[in-house]
Amino acid sequence: MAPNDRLPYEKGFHVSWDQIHRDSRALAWRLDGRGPGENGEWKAIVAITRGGMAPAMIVARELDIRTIDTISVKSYNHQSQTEAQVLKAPNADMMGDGTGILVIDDLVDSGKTLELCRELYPNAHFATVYAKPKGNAQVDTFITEVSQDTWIFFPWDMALQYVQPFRGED
Ligand SMILES: O=P(O)(O)OC[C@H]1O[C@H](OP(=O)(O)OP(=O)(O)O)[C@H](O)[C@@H]1O
Ligand code: HPA
Ligand SMILES: [Mg+2]
Repeated sequence: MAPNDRLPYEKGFHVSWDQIHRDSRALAWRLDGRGPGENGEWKAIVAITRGGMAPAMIVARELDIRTIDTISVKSYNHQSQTEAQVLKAPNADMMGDGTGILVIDDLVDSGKTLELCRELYPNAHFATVYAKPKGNAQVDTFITEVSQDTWIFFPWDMALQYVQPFRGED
C-alpha cells in the first residue's frame, strides 16, 4: 500500500511541526511534578523510536531532564500492523521495573506497542501526545484523542506541496 493511501482510515489528521511542538509542550506541563522524586521529578525519559523521539526531546527540554534513552519497537510497515517487537532495549540498570521512568511516544493506536513496553517495565509512566480509543487503556497521560478511523500524519512524514484551488484552475 502506498504510504499516503489512507484506506482503511476514513479520515486524515495532519499535524504540523508547530502543532506537535505545542501539543508536546502541553504534555510536558501535564507531567510536570508528577514523578516519584521528592519534588515530583522523573528519573529519566525513554523515547519509543522513532516517532517518540521528537516529543521526548521537547518534554525533556521543558522538564529539564538530561537522562534520555530509547527503546526501539517496530509494529507497522506503512499502515499495516505486524507483531510488535523490541529491536533495541534501554539500559537495564537504569530501567529496573520502570519506576520513575517516563516512556514517551507520539501516539497510541491499537495499544500493542505500549502493551509490550508495559510488560517489560510495569512501573513506568506511559505518555503519548495523541491517542486512539482502542489504545486508551495502555496510556497513563495523553493530550488529544482522535477517532479510531483517523490516520495521523506527522510532519516528519510529510512535505509541503502544491494543491489545486477549490474551484479548479483556468
Ligand atoms: O498502538 P500501536 O497500534 O502499537 O501503534 C502505535 C505505534 O505505531 C507507530 O510506530 P511504528 O511502529 O510505525 O514505528 P515508527 O515510530 O518508527 O514510525 C507509532 O509511532 C507508535 O509507536
Ligand atoms: O495514525 C497513525 N499515524 C502514524 N503512525 C501510526 N502508527 C499507528 N497508527 C498511526
Ligand atoms: Mg512508533
